[in-house]
Amino acid sequence: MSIIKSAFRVLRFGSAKNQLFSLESKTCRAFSVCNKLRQDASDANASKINFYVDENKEKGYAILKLNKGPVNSLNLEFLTELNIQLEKFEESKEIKGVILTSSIPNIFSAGLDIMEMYQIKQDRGSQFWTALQETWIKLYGSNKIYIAAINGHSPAGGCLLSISCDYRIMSKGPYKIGLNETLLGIKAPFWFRDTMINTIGYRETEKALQLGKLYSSEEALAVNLVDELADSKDLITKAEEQMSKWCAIPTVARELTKSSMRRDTLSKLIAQREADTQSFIEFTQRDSIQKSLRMYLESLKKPKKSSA
Ligand SMILES: CCCCC/C=C/C(=O)SCCNC(=O)CCNC(=O)[C@H](O)C(C)(C)COP(=O)(O)OP(=O)(O)OC[C@H]1O[C@@H](n2cnc3c(N)ncnc32)[C@H](O)[C@@H]1OP(=O)(O)O
Repeated sequence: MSIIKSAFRVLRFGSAKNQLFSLESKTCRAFSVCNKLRQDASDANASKINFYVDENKEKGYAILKLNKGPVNSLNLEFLTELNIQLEKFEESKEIKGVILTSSIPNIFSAGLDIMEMYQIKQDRGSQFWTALQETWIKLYGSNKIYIAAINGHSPAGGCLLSISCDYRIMSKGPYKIGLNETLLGIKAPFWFRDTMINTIGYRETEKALQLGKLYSSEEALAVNLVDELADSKDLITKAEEQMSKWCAIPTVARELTKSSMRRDTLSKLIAQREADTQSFIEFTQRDSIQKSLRMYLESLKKPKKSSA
């Protein structure tokens, strides 16, 4: 129990630290025409800066930088804020595409916040899972062009965000990406699996999911989990180059093609969202799953080996 309390404390402290980091880094950004949009002040969490949006209406795309320290873990509040922003993009007439990245060095996203699954309660768990489904439906089902600029580690839910985009560029470096759920003692949901199959194929997914494989950036490129590698300093430039190429394609034809490719996968979840939520709650409430999550949390908090 004390581990959990201290995790909450550290996560809160991490957010504050990261907020400072973001305020500093804001001045360094070279994006020429940009509007900084903050989330609605009505939300209790709105005072935290959990992501930034740089919009370049002239060029027709935005850069969304995840900024929830320490590791961009996805909890209910963060997902809710993201969903509001994704909806804004979807409704925008000026924005054709979005580059999804992170302002936290070496971390794209650590995936779902494990604290949302540990000692899970029915109400919060349902809201959390519904918000996650919504994020995936909005991202994977978007008419807009999404390019993931993966600047660091991207396990599990972080990988899901990446593979829900249309194109992925990953920083060269000692970073890992993949659906590693089995290593936490849990099974990747069918829609995580299907998105992975659509990206890297059935056989590679079958191996990767059973093994909980976390790919290095080079391995990820070799199996098409990412489309391109870039030096960290060039990551956003490369993503912008790619975005310009995608933006030049006739919009309606591209949108229709995208939706025809993704419709069946999306429909499977949309047809059974409530059942999927209930199954998530029942599964995570099992004693064996709670035990696995506790052990995984403890392993995360062990002193890190220098070679890890
Ligand atoms: C039916 C159910 C299906 C559910 C599907 C599940 C999907 C998921 O996404 S589950 C989450 C899977 N995520 C992971 O396995 C990643 C775990 N994290 C890491 O491997 C590392 O943290 C890292 C590589 C992402 C970053 O490493 P590093 O820079 O060394 O940072 P730390 O490990 O020291 O982490 C800092 C701090 O953050 C805590 N933390 C890390 N990940 C999570 C997380 N996903 N949720 C909650 N908290 C997380 C970590 O414990 C550290 O806390 P303190 O030790 O208290 O500082």
